[in-house]
Amino acid sequence: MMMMMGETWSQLGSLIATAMFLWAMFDKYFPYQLRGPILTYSKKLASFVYPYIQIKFHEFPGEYLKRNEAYAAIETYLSNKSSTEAKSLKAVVVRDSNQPVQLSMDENEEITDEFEGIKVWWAAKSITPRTQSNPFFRAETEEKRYYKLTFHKSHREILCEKYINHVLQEGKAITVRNRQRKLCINNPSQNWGGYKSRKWSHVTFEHPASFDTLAMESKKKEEIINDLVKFSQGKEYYDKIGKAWKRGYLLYGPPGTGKSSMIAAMANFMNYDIYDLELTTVKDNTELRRLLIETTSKSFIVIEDIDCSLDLTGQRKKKKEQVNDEQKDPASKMAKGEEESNSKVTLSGLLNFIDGLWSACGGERIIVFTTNYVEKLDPALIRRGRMDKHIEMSYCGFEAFKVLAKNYLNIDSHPLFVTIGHLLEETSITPADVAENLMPKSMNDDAETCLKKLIEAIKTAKEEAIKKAEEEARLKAEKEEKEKQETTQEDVKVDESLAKEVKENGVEVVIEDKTLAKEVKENGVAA
Ligand SMILES: Nc1ncnc2c1ncn2[C@@H]1O[C@H](COP(=O)(O)OP(=O)(O)OP(=O)(O)O)[C@@H](O)[C@H]1O
Ligand SMILES: [Mg+2]
Repeated sequence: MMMMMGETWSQLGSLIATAMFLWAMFDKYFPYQLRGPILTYSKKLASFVYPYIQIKFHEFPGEYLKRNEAYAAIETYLSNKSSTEAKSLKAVVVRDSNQPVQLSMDENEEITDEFEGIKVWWAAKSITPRTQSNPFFRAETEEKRYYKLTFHKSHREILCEKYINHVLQEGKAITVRNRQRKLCINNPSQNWGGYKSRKWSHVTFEHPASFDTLAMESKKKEEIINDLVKFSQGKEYYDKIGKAWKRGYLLYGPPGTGKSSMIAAMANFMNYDIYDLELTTVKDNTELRRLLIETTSKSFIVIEDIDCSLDLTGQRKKKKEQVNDEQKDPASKMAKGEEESNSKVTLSGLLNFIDGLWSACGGERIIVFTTNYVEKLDPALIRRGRMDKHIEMSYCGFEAFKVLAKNYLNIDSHPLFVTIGHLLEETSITPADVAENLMPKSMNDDAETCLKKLIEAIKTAKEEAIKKAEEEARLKAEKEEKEKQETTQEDVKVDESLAKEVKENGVEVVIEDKTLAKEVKENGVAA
């Protein structure tokens, strides 16, 4: 028995040795020109006995230096199946992804997939580099990897038409879902020139805001969500009407009403990147154009406090001159104001960007302007078509308060809600202030303590508002009184000079109309 086995092994060994010898001879001496026809005929012969079709997707097809997008999409698509089916896996590091590594099947592993009830096979393959120099072969120095898809020839049509497309789209969608989003900030142009310099620097965007955590009336929220969804699905519609796939939002309202939080919530909802454009560091319209041309699709381009960054006459203004210092952080605003004086970005430059260049540089971009003073903006800047949607972020109402109570205290109702509801109707307090008061300050602070604290804060805000209104009324009255006194003093002066004139000329004219008297005094006669 042992002898027989030994014999079989030795026969097998010599068979393999012979095959290897023949292959080596073929590889070395068989003319390169004759190989093509021989391979073609042998393939035809094989297809009679082997009814399967194979498609290869190379990582670097032909002479391309760029990685094949299809290969990358297939790798991502197969990643889930690979991690459950394949025995030998490799970890691939993916840039800008939520997943630190992506698992994919190792070379010569095979996994199955199913599409509309049809079974297909995927295999990971590679061509190892040829080290020996041979005049019949092209020199290949690097390993060439590819995926091989195999299926029965009877399903050729459906798989070629639908399945491959499905794999590529799904692979790309997974990449988008897993990708880390970016918050990009523009670099000053003096840093653009050097090696590897970039116009934008980015960090991973990880803001936790969402529409669930945003304190706002639910109807308004729903309207914005619907608008965003409609926009994201609107490629065909925008193509049809001949408009660039873009949308403009204007967010306005007092400080602390959630404008920046809204942008973060929208970006999270849409899975878009954010380009936070700081206009104060942009020297002129040319620089603005160059920056915007580098933004990518699926992104928000945000210009905060647009009224302060851009003077509507075309000159830049300093923020410190514009805003009420009580409401703003003076230090940061001052710093901004100083930088602004060098910039020559104009309103028309910005409008050109919105209407022309931006439209031309591809789709799926949303531009957002924010301002605390909507009334200061030039109508040209915010007209429909440029800023398609105007969203007012207002003081905290009862509905918005309930969202904050749920977020911060995890409660849906409480007996104190009634008092808070009444107080909020009478007082203007920002969601930021409400949120600040709802946040427990120590371990012992329960929901009731926080709600009581909030009630006190609203009452204080109410008293302050009354005091402020009284103070304003007092100042107004004082101003009016002062103006009145000034007019009376002027009248007295007119009367005195008139009396002098009468005395000198001996004519007495009584002019009761003060304006007329003044005119007589100035011109000698009334017109
Ligand atoms: N509508 C809101 N919903 C939830 N949280 C809010 C809301 N408004 C404000 N906040 C809270 O207040 C903080 C400040 O809000 P945010 O920065 O969004 O206000 P803003 O309107 O952008 O203010 P500014 O005009 O000063 O830039 C946020 O971090 C958030 O915690
Ligand atoms: Mg803000």
